[in-house]
Amino acid sequence: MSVTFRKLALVGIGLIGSSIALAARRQNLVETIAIATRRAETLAEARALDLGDIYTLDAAEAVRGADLVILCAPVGAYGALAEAIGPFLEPGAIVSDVGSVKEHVVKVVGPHVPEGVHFIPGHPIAGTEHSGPSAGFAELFAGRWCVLTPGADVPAAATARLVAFWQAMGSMVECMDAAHHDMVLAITSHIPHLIAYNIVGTVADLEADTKSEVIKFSASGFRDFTRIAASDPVMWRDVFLTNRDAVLEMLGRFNEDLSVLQRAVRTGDGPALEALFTRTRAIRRSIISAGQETAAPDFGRPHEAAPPATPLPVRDHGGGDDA
Ligand SMILES: NC(=O)C1=CN([C@@H]2O[C@H](COP(=O)(O)OP(=O)(O)OC[C@H]3O[C@@H](n4cnc5c(N)ncnc54)[C@H](O)[C@@H]3O)[C@@H](O)[C@H]2O)C=CC1
Ligand SMILES: O=C(O)C(=O)Cc1ccc(O)cc1
Repeated sequence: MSVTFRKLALVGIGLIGSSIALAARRQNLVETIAIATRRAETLAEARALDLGDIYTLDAAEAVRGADLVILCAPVGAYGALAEAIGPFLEPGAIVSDVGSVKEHVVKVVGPHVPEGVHFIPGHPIAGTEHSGPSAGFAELFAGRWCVLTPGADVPAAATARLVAFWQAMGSMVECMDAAHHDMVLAITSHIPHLIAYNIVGTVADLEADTKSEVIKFSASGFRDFTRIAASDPVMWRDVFLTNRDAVLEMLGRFNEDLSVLQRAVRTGDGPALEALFTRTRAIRRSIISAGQETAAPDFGRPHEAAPPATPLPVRDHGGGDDA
């Protein structure tokens, strides 16, 4: 099936929006790309990066005549954006998004999507801790999952068209129910970010001399948390404000398990600790075999050249007859 769209409108052009623009252009999936942002500075940055063909501060103008519209802003902005673009959506167009939560998106965007426009929420499970238009790259979605949550009323042909679009950008696509998505992502993405923000926050609150020691001697465990905790504050604020129930449900389980672990440490229960650490190792191995992580040690951190080897002392063998 052809996956060419006449006009793609990207509303919001940060890490994800710019990566879609670059990937869609590279794979020749769209004729025209229209970009709308809220701030003139971001629009100027997108223009300087040559990410699209039409640049505007008016989301309604960007979506006029578009057959594919993708909201790429923080989810807290979606309700107002949907209200602004709703009356200007073309009959037959597909409206999608990339937000990290899905039930909230269905609730705040759905009512503004007119009859005859196909609303298919989406979420590429791919990203980095960087944000803004210059953070994007065309390979971001390669080998990564993209979840779509089409409602029952969406024609299969429209969903198939959007599936093909994501596949052409390198993604593997799975359709599921929005509530299920939110529960799964709460534990695989949202709680890990909350834990990272918390542990790095604990360090940030330490007295100055202890803090500088932590930074100086930061082992890979803490370092990995700081990468996640450097993610965009507004985007993550919105995730926790809009996926509250699923996050609280998973946080409850997490706290129960943490109490069990705390007890094992307090009572010196070695077998319990070892049993858990053995089970968790197996989970990491299965993520590596699923192609979602590399087994390379210290992933993402190039090793500096090792210092030159110390020459061995020259030994006198005495004879010299082995030349
Ligand atoms: N960062 C990540 O790793 C991932 C993010 N997502 C989702 O993608 C969406 C965008 O995230 P990023 O591209 O990372 O964010 P970003 O911070 O890089 O870019 C967001 C862009 O949205 C626009 N924007 C911000 N506030 C706006 C408003 N009130 N009205 C209109 N436009 C506004 C701006 O153009 C801004 O550049 C979010 O909903 C996030 O949940 C999904 C997968 C991964
Ligand atoms: O950079 C990381 O570790 C991520 O977890 C990227 C990410 C962030 C948010 C999403 O909704 C999906 C993927």
